[in-house]
Amino acid sequence: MEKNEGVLTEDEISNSLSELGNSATGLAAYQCLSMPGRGLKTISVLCNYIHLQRLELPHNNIKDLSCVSHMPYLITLDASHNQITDFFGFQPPKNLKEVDLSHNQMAVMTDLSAHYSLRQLKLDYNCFSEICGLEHCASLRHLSLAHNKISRINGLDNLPLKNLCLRGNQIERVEGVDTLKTLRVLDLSLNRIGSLSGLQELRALASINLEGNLISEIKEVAHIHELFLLRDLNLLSNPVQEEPDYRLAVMFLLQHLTCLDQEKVTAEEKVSAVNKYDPPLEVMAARDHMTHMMYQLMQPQVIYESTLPSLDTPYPMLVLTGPQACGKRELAHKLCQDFSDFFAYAACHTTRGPYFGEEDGSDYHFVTEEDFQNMIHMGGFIQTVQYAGHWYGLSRAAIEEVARQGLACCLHMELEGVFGLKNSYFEPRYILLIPTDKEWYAGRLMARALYTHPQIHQAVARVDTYARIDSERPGFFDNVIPCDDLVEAYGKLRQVLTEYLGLEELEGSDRKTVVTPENTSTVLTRGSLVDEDSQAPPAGSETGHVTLSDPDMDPPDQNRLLTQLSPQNTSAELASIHRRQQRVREALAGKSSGVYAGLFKRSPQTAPSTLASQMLQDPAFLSPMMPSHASKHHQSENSSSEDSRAGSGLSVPSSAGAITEAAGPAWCSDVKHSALEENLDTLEDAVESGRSPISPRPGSERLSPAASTRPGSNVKPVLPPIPSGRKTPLPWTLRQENEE
Ligand SMILES: Nc1ncnc2c1ncn2[C@@H]1O[C@H](COP(=O)(O)OP(=O)(O)OP(=O)(O)O)[C@@H](O)[C@H]1O
Repeated sequence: MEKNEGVLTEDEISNSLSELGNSATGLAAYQCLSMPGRGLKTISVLCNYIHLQRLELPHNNIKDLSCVSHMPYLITLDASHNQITDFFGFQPPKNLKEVDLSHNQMAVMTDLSAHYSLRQLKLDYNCFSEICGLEHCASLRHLSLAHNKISRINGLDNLPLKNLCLRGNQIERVEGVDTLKTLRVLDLSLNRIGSLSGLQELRALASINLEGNLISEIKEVAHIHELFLLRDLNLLSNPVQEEPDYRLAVMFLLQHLTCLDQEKVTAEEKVSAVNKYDPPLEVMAARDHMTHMMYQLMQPQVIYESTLPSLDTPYPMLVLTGPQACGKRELAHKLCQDFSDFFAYAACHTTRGPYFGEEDGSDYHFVTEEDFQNMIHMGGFIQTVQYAGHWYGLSRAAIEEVARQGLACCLHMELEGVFGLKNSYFEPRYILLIPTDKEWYAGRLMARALYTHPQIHQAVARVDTYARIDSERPGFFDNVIPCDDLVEAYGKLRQVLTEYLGLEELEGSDRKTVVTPENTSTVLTRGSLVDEDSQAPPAGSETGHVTLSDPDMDPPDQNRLLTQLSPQNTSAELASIHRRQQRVREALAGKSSGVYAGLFKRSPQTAPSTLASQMLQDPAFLSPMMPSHASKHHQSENSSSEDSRAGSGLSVPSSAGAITEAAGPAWCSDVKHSALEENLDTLEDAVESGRSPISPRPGSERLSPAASTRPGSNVKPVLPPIPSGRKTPLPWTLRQENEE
């Protein structure tokens, strides 16, 4: 019969009841009625079913829900997919917790303050244009108003919501949500939102869906940067997806994300993001290193003075590091002046212009940006950094220039440079000069009148970075010296250097000495170094006196040393040696361009080690080297390593440092006659046959790296004494020889 169509009957109900149990009144009763998709229109018969706790009537044609007023124990109501127009058209069951009225035809929300138990409310696919009436729903946790006509978010203040869905509305701005302190999941997808501003206060948010909005700039993500609990973000179908490196950029800004745009964030992606946008110093240095290695490899290969392979004695370098303007440059210059027999200053290249008083080639090589880039492409740099908007770089040429003089490099650089050098084949000593008094340091920077306030602020902040690296990585710096007082700092520096060079043992020796620092003494004032000849040596520097042997050494002393160091040769051998030494000196003095000159301008075919060994036999050359004979380090070496040096060091390709090792004190004192002879033969053969004297002899062995490690370290070789044979004897010895 047509008149009953869509009218719910008791028979139908009895077939659909379930969950028999005790009702609130103590009677046994069915608690659940589920009748989805039955074409129901009229359900007034349900007024008699007062014990129902769950009523499910989705996908019907119901317009009137007033029967619910008779169900005081109702907890869950599902009347979705019906034709309801009246919003909550029933008296509130006091325990009603979950209501689904999605897919109906309601347009206006009314006051729900009587529904204080309501926890979950689904009102999707209706016609609401405004959110209201929820102010007193103090239990509401889940609210869904997807696919309505809402254009503004309001009426939600202070609700204890955990989950809010406003998908598919017409919302243009995120607003009215800042009081939702407990909100964990927010769905604002398919709206017209162009900015994430307004979300920054939602600290409990774990998931945000903004798919299909109008967010176009990555910087918008910064608004949610501090939502530390955020794990899931969906920005699919937003214009921002077109931004280059969008995904990495978002991951970098939101490092706690585990899911972006419905895709899991991998650990590799996170690392790439950090490496791209805030690379750690190691990563920057590694990239820099790779660049320079690549460009260097593209150039014709050259064997460098400083880099000839030697496992045990890398080319000696001293790096003073520390924050900008902490005094390291002045100290480096001063050191090179006072230890001029050992060190020379290696000037880096920079694209910044010279400050007043700075000279090209002395403090820096000042070059244009274009020249600097060209040098990079020509493989000219060991490392480069950008600092304060300018490029700085240590060139191979700068090191080579010093190495050719037979000296060690002394240079200064920022932390980034240290990381860079640590990737290279050099193994410098790193001395950190660190201001401990930040106020003084800031004052020093200000006094220079060269830096802006932000630059000063940055430089002062870097003091902490240096301190952190030092504490986090023991051994990263070989020494740390406070530099608030440059006088004291220099004293300590000298002391350290003296120890490195093994010079301290000559203190108090009976040998006549020249104490270089006194002769070129400098008065150091806090913050500056001022040359003042004939002044007393700097305070605190007493222990650091450099004791060099005197070219005017008494003949008996010289004879004693000669006897100690020279094998007993026949008169013919001595004459031959003498002739060759003479030719070496002439080459050194630029008087002849014979084969020896070629040796000094080391070509890939030649090595100075053999030559240096020859010169060892000449007292004139030996004299300036004598201080290093007292090297503590060498004395502590065991005899087997010394033997191995004598037997092999001279014929193995070696760096300038290796020459020094060969010429070093332990070697000198214990050297075997045969080793020297063999070495001389090597040179002679090479000269006569045109064969390279660096070709290893059969059976020769490389030195064990362990042989030259310093006490307390089994990784880094001692800063080798610097070969003085090729530099210092010239003025005195050559003059004397020539006069003869
Ligand atoms: N090749 C390099 N690698 C890394 N850092 C470098 C390099 N060359 C120079 N630096 C450092 O760059 C910083 C800026 O140098 P700059 O000379 O412009 O400033 P400054 O105020 O004169 O500093 P300082 O007195 O310490 O040299 C300094 O700390 C300097 O040591």
